[in-house]
Amino acid sequence: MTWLITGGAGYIGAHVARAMTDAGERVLVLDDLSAGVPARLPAGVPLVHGSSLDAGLLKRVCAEHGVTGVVHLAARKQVAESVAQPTRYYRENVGGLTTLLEAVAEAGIKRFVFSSSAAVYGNPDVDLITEDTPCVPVNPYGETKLAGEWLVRAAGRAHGISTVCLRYFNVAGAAAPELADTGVFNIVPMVFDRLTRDEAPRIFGDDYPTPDGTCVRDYIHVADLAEAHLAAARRLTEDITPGDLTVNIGRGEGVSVRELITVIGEVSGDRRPALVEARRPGDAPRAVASAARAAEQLGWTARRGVREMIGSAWQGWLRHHGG
Ligand SMILES: O=c1ccn([C@@H]2O[C@H](COP(=O)(O)OP(=O)(O)O[C@H]3O[C@H](CO)[C@@H](O)[C@H](O)[C@H]3O)[C@@H](O)[C@H]2O)c(=O)[nH]1
Repeated sequence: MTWLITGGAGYIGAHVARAMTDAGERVLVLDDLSAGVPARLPAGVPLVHGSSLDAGLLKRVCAEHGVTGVVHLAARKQVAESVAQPTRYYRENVGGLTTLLEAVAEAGIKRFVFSSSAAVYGNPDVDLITEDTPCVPVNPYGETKLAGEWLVRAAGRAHGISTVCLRYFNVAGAAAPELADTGVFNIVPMVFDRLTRDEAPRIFGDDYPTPDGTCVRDYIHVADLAEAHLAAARRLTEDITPGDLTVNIGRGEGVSVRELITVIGEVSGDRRPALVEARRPGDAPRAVASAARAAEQLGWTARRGVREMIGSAWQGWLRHHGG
């Protein structure tokens, strides 16, 4: 097998590239470097600088490198930006996937892993979200991920491609400091950023119907998430029967904003009390995965806990932002 990882120089993609390389898989990376960093790639992994919207490039890459499977992560991923720029999100996320699937079908590639998101579910009022929980995305980002899943399954059926869609919950942590997330768009780096500026962490609402009133999420270590991609790739390699599989990638354990901020205080040594602010529009009170299907179908279960996530993320933060 030769696996093409699109978006493989990004935060999650580079972890996937490392996990697959460490496991002995042959990989190459396509990345437009809009957010990716070449230095994140393991030694010896070829990097093609380009976009999944470039049909000619995709065709050449698949042929020249003898690609036999694709792990597609390249996408835009910021919810607020998707609300402000919906056409860009549809063009890049759905358009890029369309172009890529056409190249995959033309090259006769039979294995495809798609990076989806818990954002496809919207705000369901359930204790544990299973893969059968209705998908009602509440922003254009989530819509493009749901439309992407439909497209992946339909193209799989039409062209005999075996597909896996991985619905990531809240990703955090780093396998090594140099692989850490450098963006400040999610709670962990947002709280680190506040502490670095000598400001108190902020809690967006403590009047939710949850045990401590703050929102509950399912945080997953990026190294565990990377191993889930490897498990998906291995399953597709072993089972050549065309079919589709959609799985949640989470720990199945809820952690509240307040609990998370407490762990950040312990890890960083900065335990100043958080400020409670107004709710952030669009936030669901609770989003926790049922992790059962991933265990059954991929033989994969997360191994790393919240403390390890926060500890590794903090080491990465100090490396990139000083401290
Ligand atoms: O300074 C902060 C930052 C965040 N929050 C809260 O922390 C929780 C988590 O927020 P965030 O890290 O922004 O993640 P989500 O809003 O849950 O969304 C993430 O997780 C989704 C999947 O579950 C993905 O679709 C999104 O792309 C990804 O940003 C939310 O309740 C926020 O209100 C705070 O209270 N204070």
